[in-house]
Amino acid sequence: EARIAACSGSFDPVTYGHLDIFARAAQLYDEVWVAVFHNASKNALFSVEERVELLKETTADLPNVRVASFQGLVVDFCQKHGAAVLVRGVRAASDFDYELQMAQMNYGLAGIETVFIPTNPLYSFLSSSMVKDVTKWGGDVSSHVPEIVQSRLIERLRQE
Ligand SMILES: O=C(O)c1ccc2[nH]nc(Br)c2c1
Repeated sequence: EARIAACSGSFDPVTYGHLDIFARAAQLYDEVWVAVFHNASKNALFSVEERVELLKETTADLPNVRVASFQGLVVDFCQKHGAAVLVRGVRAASDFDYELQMAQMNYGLAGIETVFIPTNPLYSFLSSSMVKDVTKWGGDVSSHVPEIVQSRLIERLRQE
């Protein structure tokens, strides 16, 4: 019986912090589904299609990692893909309150367990929103995101 996990987020855009979590989850589970949240409500910089495409390109080296978008409850995504576990990266104690609430809710809703992976300290300050802001004002984010992501960010944020 394959052990399948899901990693959910908006990934607007994917960073090395996310990719580190995916790679480590892919070591722990037979299959990992990266679940891209449509989050139509929040004004994402990249469309869900662009976010899915960047994730597929940047996880191409992980053979047991799949990418798909979803709307609604993450537990429904898990049940659809046979994932019994949600994997979440935790960067700092400040992440934990919200993560704990969501984990308890998701277990209550559908018996989906949550596994927390402490982020590599290298990336514990990293967030997609910071990467967007730094790129917008001319900063170099090449140590925080893959080259393809940086070029899409520049293309999108620096209207010459
Ligand atoms: O990029 C973000 O906003 C973000 C949020 C929450 C997160 N937990 N673990 C990681 Br890696 C991570 C990244």
